[in-house]
Amino acid sequence: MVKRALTVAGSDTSGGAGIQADLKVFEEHGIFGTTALTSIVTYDPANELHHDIDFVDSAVIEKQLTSAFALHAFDGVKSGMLGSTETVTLLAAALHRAEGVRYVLDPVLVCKGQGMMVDLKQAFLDELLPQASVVTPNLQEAAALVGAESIDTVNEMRDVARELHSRGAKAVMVKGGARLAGNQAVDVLYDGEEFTVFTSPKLGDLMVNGAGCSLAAAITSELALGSDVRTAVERAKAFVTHAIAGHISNASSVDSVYHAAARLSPSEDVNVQRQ
Ligand SMILES: Nc1ncnc2c1ncn2[C@@H]1O[C@H](COP(=O)(O)OP(=O)(O)O)[C@@H](O)[C@H]1O
Ligand SMILES: Cc1ncc(COP(=O)(O)O)c(C=O)c1O
Repeated sequence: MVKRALTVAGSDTSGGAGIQADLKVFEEHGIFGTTALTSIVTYDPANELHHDIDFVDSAVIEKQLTSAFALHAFDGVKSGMLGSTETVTLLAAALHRAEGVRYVLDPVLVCKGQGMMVDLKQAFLDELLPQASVVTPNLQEAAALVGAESIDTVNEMRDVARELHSRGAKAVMVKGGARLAGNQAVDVLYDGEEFTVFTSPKLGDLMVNGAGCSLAAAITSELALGSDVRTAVERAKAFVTHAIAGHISNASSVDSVYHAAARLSPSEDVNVQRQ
């Protein structure tokens, strides 16, 4: 039977991140995807292509969530850019009603090439973390969530993973990515019992738009297909590393991941190891 997933996220008009990324990744995994749109990100040519974010009215977000859950029994739900505490509360309520659904929380607080966005960290901690099968903060988001100045080492990634697990997430994946120093892209997974460290050779220090969204969408897809969390994360990391290797340029300073790369142009440099 075809598996179904919902993404609750923003539109990234550049096509690399956001709801565009999520739907493409679902499709690559054979998942039937649907959406609840929270915001629209555009790029202003009069201002060096900086992001501009327009938020969808919360009554319209509520209607989309009601529709989506009335139409489908989801095998996975993913959230990305939520934009307001009202939206967090609406999603939390919908997840409560869909009791037990696998839910991947990408706690989007930063966009590459852009600073910190609306501060949703308390709402994430209080309302969404306790419902998450997996939460996937990058280093900046992890630091913001626990009130740390910065996270710079794998040991600090372990500590923050443990702390976020104690706040209610069933599993925590802290992404070192291009931000962690060194020649490896290191991610730490903690499921409350075991730490697993995933590494793969870093593909340059360049940050690529859509890496985090695509990773979380790939984890959601793998969970929907029945993988356990560790396998889901390992496969998703390999999938997104191919997508980073196949990155495409645009007129902004940040390239986009290419979501079909694992299938159409896999890279020989992708070698995900787990310890
Ligand atoms: N330059 C890179 N080379 C290889 N893997 C990377 C690179 N940048 C990010 N990754 C990986 O991509 C995934 C998403 O990470 P990241 O880009 O840090 O997320 P976000 O988009 O939330 O900031 C992680 O598995 C990370 O390790
Ligand atoms: C709508 C939307 N969601 C999420 C993100 C975060 O993207 P990334 O996967 O690069 O962290 C962005 C960044 O451009 C975005 O525009």
